[in-house]
Amino acid sequence: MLQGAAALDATPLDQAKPYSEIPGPSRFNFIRSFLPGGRYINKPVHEMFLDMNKRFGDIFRMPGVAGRDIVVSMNPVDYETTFRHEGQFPYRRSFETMDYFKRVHRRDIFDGADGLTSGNGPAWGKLRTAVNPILLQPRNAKLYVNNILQVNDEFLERIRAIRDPKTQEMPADFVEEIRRLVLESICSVALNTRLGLLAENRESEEAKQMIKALANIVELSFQLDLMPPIWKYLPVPMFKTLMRSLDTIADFCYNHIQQALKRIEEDARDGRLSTEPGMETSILEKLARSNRQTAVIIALDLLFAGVDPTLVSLTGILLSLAKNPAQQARLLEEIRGVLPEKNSPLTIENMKHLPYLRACIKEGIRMYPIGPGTLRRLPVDVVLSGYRVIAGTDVAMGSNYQMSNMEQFVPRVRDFLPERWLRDESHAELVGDTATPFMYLPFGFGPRSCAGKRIVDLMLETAVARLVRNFDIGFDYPIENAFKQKFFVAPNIPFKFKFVERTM
Ligand code: HEM
Repeated sequence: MLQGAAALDATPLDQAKPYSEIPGPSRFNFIRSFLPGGRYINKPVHEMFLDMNKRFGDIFRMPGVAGRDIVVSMNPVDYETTFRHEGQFPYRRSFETMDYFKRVHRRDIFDGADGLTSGNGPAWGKLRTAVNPILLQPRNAKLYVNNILQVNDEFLERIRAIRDPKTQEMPADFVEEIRRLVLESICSVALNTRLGLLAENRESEEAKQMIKALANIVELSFQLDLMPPIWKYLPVPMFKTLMRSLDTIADFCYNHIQQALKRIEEDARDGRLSTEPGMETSILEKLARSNRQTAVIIALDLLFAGVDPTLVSLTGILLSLAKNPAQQARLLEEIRGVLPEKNSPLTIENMKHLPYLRACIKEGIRMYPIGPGTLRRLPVDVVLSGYRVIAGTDVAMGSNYQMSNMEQFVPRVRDFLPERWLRDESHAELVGDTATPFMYLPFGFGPRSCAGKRIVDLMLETAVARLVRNFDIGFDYPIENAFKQKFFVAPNIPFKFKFVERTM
């Protein structure tokens, strides 16, 4: 363990310093810093966090962000305290614009239900309990592994079709192909539907609108939610664009789900499908069996929450492998062990024997996290870094930035070294706080952690294994500004990967 991590803060509540003394900018100065000429105007959020960390210390207060303070901790001791006090229904602040969309704008679809990503309290607990066994049980992976593999085949074909024959490089907008891969994969799981985004329907108006809408949502929800909510009182064009983009996705999911459910019902009626519980052939069918509305809401959640993080993670992992040929060679050797031929089938069984692949994925996600960390609104007062943080305050944790940027937590922090995850004696000096509980939390923690974890694992393992088995992956450009960081991270350069065909 390095100096970063330590034991739980033992200061009793009545001896803690008062909440009002937590350092931070005044509300006025904080708002001013986002206005023209301000300190944080157009700055990525991680720079703002690191700057405030320098100015105010390990804990600081961002006053009244969208009506409520956010206390940011960059002290690992506080992470454990926060998660240990999160209560039965861990509360994560959602985007106010998303709440408005679900509760007011599209009440016709949501009918008062907030879903997983933005719901809280007992209603969230009930939904999460219902979907956990469906989404997270390893044995359910057999319901979607074939879909994911099929989509992957199309992705490899697409790469071969668009590759520059001279340079072997991808076009500048290759990240859009990765977006399509992820979107198609998630839709194949959540909607049990193939959309053809990588193949026959790639030019369809629907595909283009979906892609545009997803990009708008990521960009605009953050901007609107960090600023004072003027959209509640005035017609703000950005807000209208956001609602229209959310409409596009919601209608798309809703229509596809209606069609998929109709197909399932017809198949069951005509005897092509078993109506017995436990005999379902898709995630959607399992969800629909509990409740049709649940199926729609969960599918929307999976799309909203899943596409961008997976896109960023996969791009980061590929970039890391491209820039680190020795690690790529070691990974290839491991993959060859289970896939002797370029087109040997990948199965749930043989995927179990790829520890270095999993280490590469973990390391890539460490180096390119999707955001600072997660948030919790605590039901009780707690002591964080010696201050009494009152119940109802939103606490943000910055562990992802520490793990990706700060040498005091991870040795050779900006080097891609999957070996540190293998936990064998020979690489003990590389482990640092990667082995400390509550430090490496890219998927969050506890009952509120990522509901798509199994699906992501399968998507990433399949994509990386098959790409590395088929191609020598290269990238001949600088990568310092590969991603821009607003609240969530987004691709920022032309990802002209080189995919040179392996001869054997
Ligand atoms: C590498 C890709 C991904 C990363 C790094 C990631 C990370 C996260 C994180 C940090 C959270 C919040 C956890 C917390 O507050 O403790 C979360 C929540 C969630 N994620 Fe993911 N995620 C990824 C991909 C996906 C995918 C592909 C899906 C869907 C198929 C998905 C579905 C969800 C859902 C539904 C939630 C909300 C869970 C809840 O609040 O109950 N995620 N994810």
